[in-house]
Amino acid sequence: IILQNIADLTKLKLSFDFIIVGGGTAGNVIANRLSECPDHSVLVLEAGGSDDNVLNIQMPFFAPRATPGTPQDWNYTTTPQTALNGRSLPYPRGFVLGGSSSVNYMVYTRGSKEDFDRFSKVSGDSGWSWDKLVPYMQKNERFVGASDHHNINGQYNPAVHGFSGINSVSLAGFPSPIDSRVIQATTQLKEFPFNLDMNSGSTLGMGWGQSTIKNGTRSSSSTSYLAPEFLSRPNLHVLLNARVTRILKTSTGAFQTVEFVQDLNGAFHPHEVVLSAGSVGTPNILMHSGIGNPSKLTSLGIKPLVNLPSVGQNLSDHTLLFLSYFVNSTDTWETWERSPTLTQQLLNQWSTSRTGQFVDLPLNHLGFFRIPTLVNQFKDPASGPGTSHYELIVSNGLLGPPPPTGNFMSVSCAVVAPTARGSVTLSSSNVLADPVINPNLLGSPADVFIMREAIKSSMRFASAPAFAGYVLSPNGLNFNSTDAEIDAFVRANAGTVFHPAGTASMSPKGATWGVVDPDLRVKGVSGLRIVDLSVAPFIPAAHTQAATYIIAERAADLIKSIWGENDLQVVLKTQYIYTEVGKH
Ligand SMILES: Cc1cc2nc3c(=O)[nH]c(=O)nc-3n(C[C@H](O)[C@H](O)[C@H](O)COP(=O)(O)OP(=O)(O)OC[C@H]3O[C@@H](n4cnc5c(N)ncnc54)[C@H](O)[C@@H]3O)c2cc1C
Repeated sequence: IILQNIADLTKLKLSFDFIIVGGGTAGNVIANRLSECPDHSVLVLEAGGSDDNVLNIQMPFFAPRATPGTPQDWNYTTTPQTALNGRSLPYPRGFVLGGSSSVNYMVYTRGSKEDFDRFSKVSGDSGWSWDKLVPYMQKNERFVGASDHHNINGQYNPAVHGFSGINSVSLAGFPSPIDSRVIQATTQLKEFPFNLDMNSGSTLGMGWGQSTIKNGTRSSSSTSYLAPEFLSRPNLHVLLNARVTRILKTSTGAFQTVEFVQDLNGAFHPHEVVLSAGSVGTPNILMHSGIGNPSKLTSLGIKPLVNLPSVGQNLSDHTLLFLSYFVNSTDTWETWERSPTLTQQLLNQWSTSRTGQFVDLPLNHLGFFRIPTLVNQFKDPASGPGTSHYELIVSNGLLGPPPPTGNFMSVSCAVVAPTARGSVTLSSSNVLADPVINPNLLGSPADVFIMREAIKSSMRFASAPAFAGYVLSPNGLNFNSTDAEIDAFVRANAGTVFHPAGTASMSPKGATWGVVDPDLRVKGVSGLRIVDLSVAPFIPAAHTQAATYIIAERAADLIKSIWGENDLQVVLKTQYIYTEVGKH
């Protein structure tokens, strides 16, 4: 049941066992799974509004228009990035039901087996290993056919997928004119082997992209985990436009009171609060609640209540560089992007039949690769020898607004094994002020090295015989650019893939670092758990939504194992307290 206003909720006179802060990627998984048990009453407080009828959210090809600077974006900006000529970058996060899963680019890559095995090793909990998580991957995933119903044999490995999960995943549903060249290139250059399915745990190689799309429409945590059949549960309520400001300590010492602002201020007291506000929102709420580095909190006038200096630290993100090539063809996106008539035709086609270019995100292939020489200079930052340092993303056009002339292919580059760490901190005690976000992109020599080598690799890929006569020259660089020229180009043009992780990292029970125990309870605190990508101790070498869903699916089971049906029957349900303290 979705409610827009606190007044609608108070009328219902309900009490809640669980309050989930943030109806985003992870939060909606928890909401769905906990409300499977009719005895668990669940409330989701989401700061943003509804995702209904937002074209740029629903239609895959326009995903890059869903943010930044839209009503569905938190509209954050980073601090000036030292390694990027001091540029501050937009730092989109979904401000809408579904969170970032409603505004992301839908690429669905789980990460490598080694990525999750590293979670397990670092946290001391084998439950976070790949093998133990496979059932949760399958609970998340409902692999469906491509929207154009083409034969997908040879484009993925059915053995590694889930077909009865909740969140739809598919292969591209519109053929790109460069598809065959890309696949041919994987047979021509040993450096870029074909990978049948990078969701198998072995990510290395180039292959067909998989994305959270069904019938040419986005599948988000909102459209899937909060689909009508789940939202109709009488024990599941979602309050939109409810921005949580702090988690307050109750008289028992537990952090179980959720303070939020809407039109009015209010507070709830459930059995357990689950913070799922994401890698920016979660540390922000924790610090305002007095949980963090005591001296830093004191200096801002916030009373420190729990000493956890790791809150907001360890921010990891993937740096991205759009790298395009002029091509000898007019069959690229630029042709219709420059023509309002053609764009409208494609839009109509999508609206009426869910076919055509707009059923897909702007890429059909991607690949993950290692730099063999990296270990001569740096400690290997990857989670293991089978895990990548960088990613190449192939698109039939230039990503971003097209220049007045030229047609393009992109082989963009991302550093997926970053060593630099940034932070999310506070600028003031004002609970509504934006936090200070410093992803520290390319903030280490190893990361700069990886990006430089990724660019050279992109150029080698674009020089495969399969592209002879098609690819003309790089846009902004040339095939013989020096290292210094490449580095300067990166500093001037690189950005992020929008994958912040790790700001409330899990660590072994009893560790002096980290923010949550392996069961995701906040250290030294009762009543409060964190379930979102902020708990990842290392960022996976992959796009991060799949890892978020996987973490959340396991977390739901961890919570259920504590609050089983019988437990709740003996625990007296607390009433939520709603205090009218005046207009906000
Ligand atoms: C533009 C963009 C493109 C991306 N592309 C991809 C991609 O192609 N593939 C991929 O795998 N990943 C992609 N990602 C990353 C991926 O979407 C995220 O890693 C993942 O969704 C994070 O999930 P989460 O649950 O941690 O946070 P979120 O999904 O962001 O959820 C947090 C939720 O909490 C809410 N919230 C925050 N603060 C409060 C508060 N104070 N009170 C109440 N609610 C609050 C937010 O509004 C939001 O709904 C992209 C992200 C962005 C922004």
